[in-house]
Amino acid sequence: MPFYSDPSVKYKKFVNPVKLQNREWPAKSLHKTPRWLATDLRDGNQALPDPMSLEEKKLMLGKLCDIGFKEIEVAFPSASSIDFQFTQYAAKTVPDDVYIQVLSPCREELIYKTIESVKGSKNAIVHLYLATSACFRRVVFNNLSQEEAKKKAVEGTKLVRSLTKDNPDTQTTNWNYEFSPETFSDSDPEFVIEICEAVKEAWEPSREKPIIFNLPATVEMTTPNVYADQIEYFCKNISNRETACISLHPHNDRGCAVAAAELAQIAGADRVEGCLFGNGERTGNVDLVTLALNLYTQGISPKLDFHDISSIIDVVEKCTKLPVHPRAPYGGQLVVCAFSGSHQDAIKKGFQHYDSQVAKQSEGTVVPWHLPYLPLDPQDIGRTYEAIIRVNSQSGKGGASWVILKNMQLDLPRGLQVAFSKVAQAETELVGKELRSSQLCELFATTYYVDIEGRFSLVDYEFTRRRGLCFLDLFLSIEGEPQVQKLFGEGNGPISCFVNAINSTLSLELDVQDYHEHSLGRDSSSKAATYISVSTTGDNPHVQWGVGIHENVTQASFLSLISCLNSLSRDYHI
Ligand SMILES: CC(=O)SCCNC(=O)CCNC(=O)[C@H](O)C(C)(C)COP(=O)(O)OP(=O)(O)OC[C@H]1O[C@@H](n2cnc3c(N)ncnc32)[C@H](O)[C@@H]1OP(=O)(O)O
Ligand SMILES: CC(C)C(=O)C(=O)O
Ligand SMILES: [Mg+2]
Repeated sequence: MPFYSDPSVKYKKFVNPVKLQNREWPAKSLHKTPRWLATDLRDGNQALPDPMSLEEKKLMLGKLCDIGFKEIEVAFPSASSIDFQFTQYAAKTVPDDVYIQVLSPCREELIYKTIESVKGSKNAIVHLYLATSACFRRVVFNNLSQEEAKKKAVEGTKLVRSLTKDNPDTQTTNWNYEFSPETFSDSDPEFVIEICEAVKEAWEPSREKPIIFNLPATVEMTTPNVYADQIEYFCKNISNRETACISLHPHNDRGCAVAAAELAQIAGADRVEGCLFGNGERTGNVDLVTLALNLYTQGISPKLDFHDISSIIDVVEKCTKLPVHPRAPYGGQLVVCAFSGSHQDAIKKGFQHYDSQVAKQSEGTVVPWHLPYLPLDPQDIGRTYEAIIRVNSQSGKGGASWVILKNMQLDLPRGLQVAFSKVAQAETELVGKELRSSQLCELFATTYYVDIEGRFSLVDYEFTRRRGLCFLDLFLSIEGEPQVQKLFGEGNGPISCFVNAINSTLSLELDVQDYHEHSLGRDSSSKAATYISVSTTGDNPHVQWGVGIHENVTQASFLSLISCLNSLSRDYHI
């Protein structure tokens, strides 16, 4: 079968069925938290190759309650004995403020079974669906007319009513009702209003207990603006709007479910049905994690708790047996990781800037978050800063030095950052993959630390200062020499004494290029970290950095210089 050069022969453009006068939604924005319904245990579950076991369903239900969902579609009770049993379990165990929702087609025997399963619950929502689109009525229901569809929906609703809110034997349950004109997004908008009016009349909702009209994009047909139009049209044309809760149920066939849900809320919807991380039929239901955290990052509380997103991912992956994509918005393992140099540089500077702003504020004041490349503070969802920056062949100096800072508390001077990034680059190219933090730290230590094996090691020293001049007796163990060598140097400070001692004894011409130090802690017993670069002279001078750490800053400097000597000896045979 060819991939058509002219697809218009096979695929017809979806024409917006709504003629909306004075369209209002484009001028509005999202400003409130919707009612959420999690359908992981129904729509999500029915789309899995291996539906959840009873134990998995229990685990998922517990997690959904912990997150804070107050409406949870727990099953399609007439589908299987697991669904039926689980609904009975959920009916008895969910917290008092949680509504459990159950789905049934408009088929009498299945409605009986569905309502049977939910008996004894404190709050229940019985949910019936019937497809309204011309395509489904023609193809699936064998030319079911609009009138016949309406009759079916009304009969189903009346049956639910008689078994629930009108049934004197079941009054311990707070009964609610939801009707979904399935395939809403592909349906004639006038007919949807007509069938919903008939269902509403049959149910007789009140302002206090509205009926839920769930308007699904069962299949996402076109761009999200059209769904928003369809929702605005419905909201404006359904009678007694205050007695109806308008619910969305977007699927993600075109990859726009989140956008569709957001625009449709702006267009007037009150409630959203979806699944964690977008599980669900085909490309999935709308992803509730993304919707909720999109609100959160606009400063609106989603009233759902994602502070420990990893534990949520664990449960989702265990129950669905599907991995959460590493690039899933917010939750994916890689979404708070930067590998590329420019991103790392910007993130590192972003944190430095943010920390300096925080330091200026009085305690308890929150500094607004606006960091390059990070729309959300990873800590808000339980991610650590340490893992944000990872180093591979695409990385730059900022990335490698961030890892060293976060893992070794060493704040490398710029020159050493540049030098180390070349070392890291060579290593990542050699191994052909990312360097883990521990590997990078080891690479840093073996390249710049004194406590690696080398030709020189510091045995002792005596440093004195007399009348503005400094003198150093330096005791080194030098590979190949039978005993400890005593060197002597003069200078205007310990470092120059050391270098002069080395230069005169070994006939070298080393120059100190750069020196930095900082303490590695806040108290007086903290260690000092020193960073020194020395250069060789001659036609092909080479600059070598060394790092030393010691309680005594002079000794830390000497250790840095020993490290430089060992590296130069190893690489340049000085
Ligand atoms: C968009 C959605 O997600 S809808 C929810 C879908 N979820 C599920 O289907 C999961 C659970 N389903 C099941 O376990 C089974 O399909 C059952 C138990 C509901 C029904 O099983 P069966 O009786 O074997 O019916 P089957 O699944 O083959 O076919 C569907 C039948 O229901 C009819 N039907 C489909 N939707 C509806 C509806 N909303 N209301 C009334 N009848 C419907 C079809 O027209 C078809 O009838 P037909 O056999 O006369 O042509
Ligand atoms: C049952 C309905 C609401 C559904 O899942 C859909 O249309 O996608
Ligand atoms: Mg669905």
